[in-house]
This record gives sequence, C-alpha cells and structure tokens, in this order.
Amino acid sequence: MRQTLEALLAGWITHQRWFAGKGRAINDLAVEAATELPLRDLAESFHSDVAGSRGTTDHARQADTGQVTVRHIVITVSQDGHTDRYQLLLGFRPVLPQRLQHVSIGETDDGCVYDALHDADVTGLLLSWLATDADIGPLRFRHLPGAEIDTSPRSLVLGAEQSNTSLVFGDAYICKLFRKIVPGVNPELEVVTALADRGSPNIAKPYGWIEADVGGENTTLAFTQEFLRTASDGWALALTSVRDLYGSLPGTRAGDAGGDFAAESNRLGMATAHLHAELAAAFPTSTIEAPEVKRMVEGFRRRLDSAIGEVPELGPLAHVAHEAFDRLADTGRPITVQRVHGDYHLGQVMRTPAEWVVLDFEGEPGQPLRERRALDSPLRDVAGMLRSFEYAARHLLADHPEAESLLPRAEEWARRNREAFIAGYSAGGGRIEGDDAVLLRALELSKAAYEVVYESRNRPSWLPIPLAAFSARTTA
Ligand SMILES: Nc1ncnc2c1ncn2[C@@H]1O[C@H](COP(=O)(O)OP(=O)(O)O)[C@@H](O)[C@H]1O
Ligand SMILES: O=P(O)(O)O[C@H]1O[C@H](CO)[C@@H](O[C@H]2O[C@H](CO)[C@@H](O)[C@H](O)[C@H]2O)[C@H](O)[C@H]1O
Repeated sequence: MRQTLEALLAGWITHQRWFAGKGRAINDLAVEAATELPLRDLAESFHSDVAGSRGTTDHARQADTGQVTVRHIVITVSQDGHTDRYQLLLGFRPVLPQRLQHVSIGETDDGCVYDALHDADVTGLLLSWLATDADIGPLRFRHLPGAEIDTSPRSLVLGAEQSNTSLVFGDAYICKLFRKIVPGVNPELEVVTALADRGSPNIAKPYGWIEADVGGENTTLAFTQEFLRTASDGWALALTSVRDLYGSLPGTRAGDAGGDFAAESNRLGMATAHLHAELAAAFPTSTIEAPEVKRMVEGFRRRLDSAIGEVPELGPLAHVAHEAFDRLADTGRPITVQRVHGDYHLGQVMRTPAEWVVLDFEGEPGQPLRERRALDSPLRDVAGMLRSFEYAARHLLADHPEAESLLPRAEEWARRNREAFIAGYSAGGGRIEGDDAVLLRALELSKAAYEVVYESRNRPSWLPIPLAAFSARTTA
C-alpha cells in the first residue's frame, strides 16, 4: 500500500542505528527542506568513463539510473515536545534494482523510495562536487585549500556501529554525514582543521565538507577525511586482547597472555597527552574556580537524575555517584579547562603503523553544540577512555557461560590497561596530580550515567556494563 513520504519515514527511521530518538513515540515528522540533486552530472561522468575498467557495468547502470530522482532531505522529528532535525539522501525509482532492494524504504506516489547513500552511482557525485566547490541549491560543497580530490573511487557505506553514516570511497576517503543536524559549525570540522594546520600527527587529514544554512546558521552537514586504510580501531584491538586472555589457561595474568594490550594502552595515553597539548595550543584555555566547579557538579547531578528517570535500575546505585560528586564539590580546587575531544573511547582511536590517530571530535552526539564546544577538563577524555577499558573488558562476558569465573580476569585486564594508559598520559606530559583522582572519578561516573541512557536506548543488552560502574567494586 502507498503511504505518504512522512508516514514511510516515521516507520523506517526508528529502525536506523543513527536515530537518536529511539524508545520515544514520534508525534510528528515533517519534511523541512528538499533539494533535488542534478543527476545530469551522473550521466556525464558515465560518458567520460567508458574507457575505464568500470565501462561495461556503468552502461548497464546508466540505463538503470535513467529515471532516478535523488533528493537531499532535512526532516524534523517531534518527540516529547522536543524537535530534532535529521538529514537523509533519498532515491526515488519506478522499480528498485536488485542491488538496492536491501535499502528500500517503501512506496509513495513518487515511486520506490530508498536510502540513496547506498547507491554508489549517485554518491560518486558528492566527491565531484567537493572537488569543484559546487553549490547545489542551498547545499555548499567545499574542499580545503590545496586538497587534491580524486573523484574516481566508488563508495560503500561503512558497516560500523555509528551515530552517523559514513561513506568510504575506495581506500582514499571517508565522508561522514552527520545524521542529526544541529545548527552551527560541527566541532569535528573546526577541531580537525585547526589541528591539521598545526601539523598534528594524531588526526586523519581533512579534505572537505558540505554545509548549508539551517535554522539561520551555517551548519556542517558532512565531513570528508583521509581513510586510514592500514589502521585498526582501538576497540577491535582491545577486544582481541581480552579474547586472548579469556582463552588462556586458568590463572594466566593479563601481562603474561600473548595478546597483552598494555604497551598499546600506554602509547595511547601518550598520544592523548600530545593531542591535549595541541588542542591547548590551538584554542583558548582557562581555569574554573570553586563556584564554577560546584556548578559543574550540579550538572553531573542533573544528568544522573535524568538518567534515573529514564532507567530506574540506576536509582538504588546512584549514591555511589553522589558520594563522588560531593567529594569533588568539597575539594574547592580550581580546574584547568581547554577544548577536549568530548566523547573519547576506544572506537574513536585508530592505530596506524606509525601512530594512534584520533577520530570523531564532535563530542557526545546528544548534547547541544554549545556544550560540546565548551572548554572542559582534559581529564574528561581520560575518564572516557578509562570507561572504554571497562567496556572492552566486560562486553564479552554478556551471555558467556563462564561469565562469573571470568569476571576477575576482566577486572584485572581493565585495571592493567587503565594504569598503563594513565602512565602513558603522564609520560606524554598530561597532568594528573593531587586531587585529580577525585575529578577523574566524578567524570567517570558522570560518563557512566550518560552511557546508561545511551545503552538503554540503543543496545539494551549492554546496559549491565555501565551499571557496573556504580558498584562499590569499581576502583578510582
Ligand atoms: N579516517 C578514518 N579511516 C578509517 N576508518 C575510519 C575513519 N574515520 C572513521 N572510521 C571508522 O568509522 C567508525 C565510526 O567513525 P566515527 O567518526 O566514530 O563515526 P560516528 O560519529 O558516526 O560514531 C570508526 O570507529 C572507525 O572504525
Ligand atoms: O557514536 P559515537 O562513537 O560518537 O559515540 C556513541 O556511541 C558509542 C558506541 O558506539 C558509545 O560508546 C560506548 O560504547 C563503546 C563500545 O561500543 C565503549 O568503548 C565506550 O566506552 C562507551 O561509552 C558512546 O558513549 C556514544 O556517545
């Protein structure tokens, strides 16, 4: 049965990994802006490519794309009296070819609707438009001065667990489309370009971005960087190490197992300290005094209360966090603040043969842009990574038949890698001294409160991982 586009999207969006409003009813979904993309460029690019190796299949595809319309769409989604914007790239065809059936959204009077980010014939145009700084209706495609963009690679949608959607073009570029759009320049563009200007080795080279005016502000819609083709992400590497430990003989300590990760955790700590030094040099820094520290603690308490409102199991454990927050409020010590990563975890770092490289500087996707760009303690990132070691250690225990006997191993792995990371951070010039342990503990528990909400909305079976942070067993 044919439905309106809005009704189709309301059903489809709730199943998308990147939809941030899961678990809450949609009261209204409306199309705010729709820009038809000029596919004549597509036919031209096919003609110019007949001599290439893609020639034969592209002839077939050219016929296939003859009646395609592709629209860049911004929708507004209202839930609980709150409205968010998301961006989509939708294709419309009379009939969906086999290769696109897995991304079908449904049928409207305009034809079969599908997620055109999976249509490599169409997405190739994005690179051409970046290379030429094209303006397509309200969409502005821009590349960085001096960045040469090869427009030939075809794209695949990255299959990662993501808050956004990334297209990987050959092994050259990765273009991330920010799904939830918040008016303003995305911190990722701002930070990565500033660090690239300083020659930082800990970021992936930026190439370009897409922007448009949204809500009256210049807003980043997508960001293209170098694809780190020889790198492995920190989460996958850490899990390999944990798996190795779980598979080793009873009594084996993390440091004696073949896949010990501590040396890498140590290097990651050093890279993190270097990154913080670069951020402190590229952006302003400041100090917050006791009254502001108290306000920060109030913010932690509000986040905790709201997490309890959404996940009641947290209620009986919350005193652990309140005690840590009280201690922080009582220290009365000033805190140095600067630009930070803001959502730092093992999935945001990649090990290249030379370095740890840091990705995804956009902060916690659920927070307002103003907060994500605010100066903060660099220990917020340290706390994020410490939480991530806990996640890596515990995540394989879910549904594991020997979970109980493996728990001490998980705890030992987490402790060893947390300590190695902190040692590396200090060796790299990062400052953790005096009462910083109190701040670090409060930041970790505040992050865990965020994670409780994140998991309950996105991956309910992972909820026990952040909840465990509130047990008395977790050490500072
Ligand atoms: N420059 C890159 N090179 C290679 N892989 C990347 C790159 N950027 C991101 N990735 C991969 O994509 C995943 C998700 O990227 P991320 O920026 O964290 O997206 P999101 O904001 O949607 O969570 C990363 O964990 C990593 O595996
Ligand atoms: O999508 P982002 O990478 O910006 O971050 C969000 O998703 C993360 C999960 O993909 C989430 O991180 C949590 O899970 C990780 C394991 O998958 C773990 O390493 C992190 O420590 C944990 O916080 C992140 O919180 C969320 O903002």
